Amino acid sequence: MLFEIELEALRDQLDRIDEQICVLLEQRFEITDEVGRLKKSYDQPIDQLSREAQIKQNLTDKLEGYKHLNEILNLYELLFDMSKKSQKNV
Ligand SMILES: O=C(O)C(=O)C[C@]1(C(=O)O)C=C[C@@H](O)C=C1
Repeated sequence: MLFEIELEALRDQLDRIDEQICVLLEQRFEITDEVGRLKKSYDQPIDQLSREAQIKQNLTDKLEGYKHLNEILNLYELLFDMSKKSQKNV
């Protein structure tokens, strides 16, 4: 019983965090789509690998000491892939 109570409390925390993550992710995709429209109108390539490397370096600097930095960086790889896929459809 204690297990169920503790599990539910932790899952409630996760649900609240997920809501915030989703709001921010939606905002990020809105902006990357906007970047995609800008690139399209100026006939510029979607892929900007130097910018991706810069974002990851910024994160590595800012999140120094984070236990899950590698997981966060891996998530960013996925985000870049997703935002580039979405930019192809703007
Ligand atoms: O900064 C850009 O040029 C973007 O299109 C945004 C973004 C990103 O998701 O942050 C996406 C694709 C690029 O390769 C680099 C970065």
